Amino acid sequence: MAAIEVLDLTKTYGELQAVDAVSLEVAEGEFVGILGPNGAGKTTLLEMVEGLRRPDAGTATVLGLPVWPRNADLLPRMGVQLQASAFFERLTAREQLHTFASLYAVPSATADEWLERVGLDDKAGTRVEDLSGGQAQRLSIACALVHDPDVVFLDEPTAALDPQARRNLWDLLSGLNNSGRTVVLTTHYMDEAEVLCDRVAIMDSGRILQVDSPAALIRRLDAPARITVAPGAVGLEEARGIAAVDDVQESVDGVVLTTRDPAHVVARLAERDQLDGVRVQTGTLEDVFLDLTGREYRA
Ligand SMILES: Nc1ncnc2c1ncn2[C@@H]1O[C@H](COP(=O)(O)OP(=O)(O)OP(=O)(O)O)[C@@H](O)[C@H]1O
Repeated sequence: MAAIEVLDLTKTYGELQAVDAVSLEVAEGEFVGILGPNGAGKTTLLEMVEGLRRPDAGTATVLGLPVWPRNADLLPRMGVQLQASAFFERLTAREQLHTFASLYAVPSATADEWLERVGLDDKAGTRVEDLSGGQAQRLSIACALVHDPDVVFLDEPTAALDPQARRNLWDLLSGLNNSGRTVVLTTHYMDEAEVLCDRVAIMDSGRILQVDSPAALIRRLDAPARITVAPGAVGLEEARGIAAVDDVQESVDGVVLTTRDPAHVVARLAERDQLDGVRVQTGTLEDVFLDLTGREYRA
C-alpha cells in the first residue's frame, strides 16, 4: 500500500488555478520533495494532503485513509511541521515541546529526548521568541515528530536559514526516514531536493511536471557535461582537437570543454597529464527545470 495517494487534487482561488489536477503516489518509507519556485502551489498542495485545506476536486489518502473531512484517526499518525510563527507565545522551548507531547499523551521524558536530538537541550529554558531562525525550525520539527508519526510533512523547513544552519538541518532531516518514516517536504532549494530526496516532484504553476529521482531527472535531460581544467593546463586549439569535444571556451576558472562523452575526454587529458584542477559538471535540477518550463529557475 502506498503511504500517500493523491488523485487529481485541484484548488482554485478566484481566477487562479493554484493546484491543477495533481496526482502523486508516495511509497512507505520514501522521502519525496516537492520542488518549485515561489507561488508554484506547493503549500496549497501540501495542506490539502495534510487535510488542512479542502480541495475543490480530487482526493488524497494517507495510510489508506481519506484526509478530508479531517480524520481524527489519522492525526496521531501524521506529523505536520508548524511554521515558527504558530508557536505558543512566551513558552520556553521545553514547555512548547511538552505541550505538544501532552496533546498526544507522550511522556515528558520522550519530549526531552527530542529536545536533545534536535540539539536544543541547551536552549530548553529559552523562550520561543528568543530562539534563532534555525533553532526555531529545529523546535518546530521536534514538535512534528514528538509523537512518533509514520508520515511527516515539512513545509520549507530550511527557508530563511543561513547556509550553515541549512546544512545542519539537512543532517537531521536525512536521519528522519532511516527509521522507516515517510517524509514529504516542500522546498524551493534545488540542492536541498537533490541531497535529501529519493524522488523529487518538480512543480510549476499548479502542476507537477515530472517526478523521479534527482539522478534520473538529470539523466533524462541528456545534457552535455562541462569539463573545466586550470587556466593554461591545455591550449584552446589542442582542446578543440580532442575527439568528442563539442565546444571549448575560456572562462575565469580555466578552459571549459563541452562534451557528451566526459569519460573519453578525461582519459585523453589524463594521457597528456593535463588534469590540473579538473572539474566535471553534469546537468543539474536547474537544467531540468529550464528544459521543462523554458524558464530559468528563480527560487
Ligand atoms: N488563501 C489564498 N487565497 C488566494 N490566493 C492564494 C491563497 N493561498 C495561496 N494563494 C495563491 O496561490 C498560489 C500558490 O500559492 P502557494 O503558497 O501554494 O505556493 P508555494 O509554491 O507554496 O509558494 P511559496 O514557495 O512562496 O510558499 C500563489 O499564487 C498564491 O498567491
